[in-house]
Amino acid sequence: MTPTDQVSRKRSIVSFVHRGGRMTVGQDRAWQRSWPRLGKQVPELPPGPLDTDSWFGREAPLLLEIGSGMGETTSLLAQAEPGTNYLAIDVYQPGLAQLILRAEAMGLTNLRMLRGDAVVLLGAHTAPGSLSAVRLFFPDPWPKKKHHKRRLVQPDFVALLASRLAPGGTVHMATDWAEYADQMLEVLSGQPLLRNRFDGWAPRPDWRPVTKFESRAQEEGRISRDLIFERVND
Ligand SMILES: C[S@@+](CC[C@H](N)C(=O)[O-])C[C@H]1O[C@@H](n2cnc3c(N)ncnc32)[C@H](O)[C@@H]1O
Repeated sequence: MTPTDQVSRKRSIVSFVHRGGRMTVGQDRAWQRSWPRLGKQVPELPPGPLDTDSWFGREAPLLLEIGSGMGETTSLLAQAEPGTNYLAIDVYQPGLAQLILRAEAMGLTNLRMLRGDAVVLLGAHTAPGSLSAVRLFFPDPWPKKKHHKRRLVQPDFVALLASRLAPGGTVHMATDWAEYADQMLEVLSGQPLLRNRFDGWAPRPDWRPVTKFESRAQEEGRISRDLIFERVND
């Protein structure tokens, strides 16, 4: 059984993976104009690891952001880190189209996008030890107990993710759901290939942009927690 199969067996097959959503006219135009250059569909990738150096046109540390949403944080961080090959993945087409619009407006050259399931990308198209960093900011919290199995952060997913990090590479997660944050801390702490860089929660890095989404959560009394773990040597 492949690592992807192992993770998928635990997660129920949920419709969000095929999430479509209606694009605005502007997003649709951006998609038609720039998706062939900036993006790829995960189900259409050839078997084996994706050759990101060729795609980005240079060799540089490869950073993966899982669940880029509407791309607010993604575009700002890609702009702030021109030395990284910044790869964003999401299943949500209007969000990726919005990210294209942001990337065009900001003139970003170090950003590429994938549409599809991050588990498939990591399991089938990411070489072990190839990622310098993984970011997972505000993943869907699935707050109802009966839906917790749909959460991305589970032991098998974190084992897969850790195996794809280079030694010294980091995984940075953030969530505004206290109980999901506890789950993340427990799962990350239980993965032998990872070491917490901090004693429990990481201080909120000032370079992580405060999005509208996070501001609203704060107003509603949900405080964000960050976790930063590092890949150790085998
Ligand atoms: C709550 S949103 C957060 C978006 C963004 N990170 C932010 O902070 O605003 C979670 C995002 O993760 C995406 N997502 C959920 N499961 C995914 C998966 N298995 N692979 C890729 N993206 C996924 C969703 O489509 C959604 O855009």
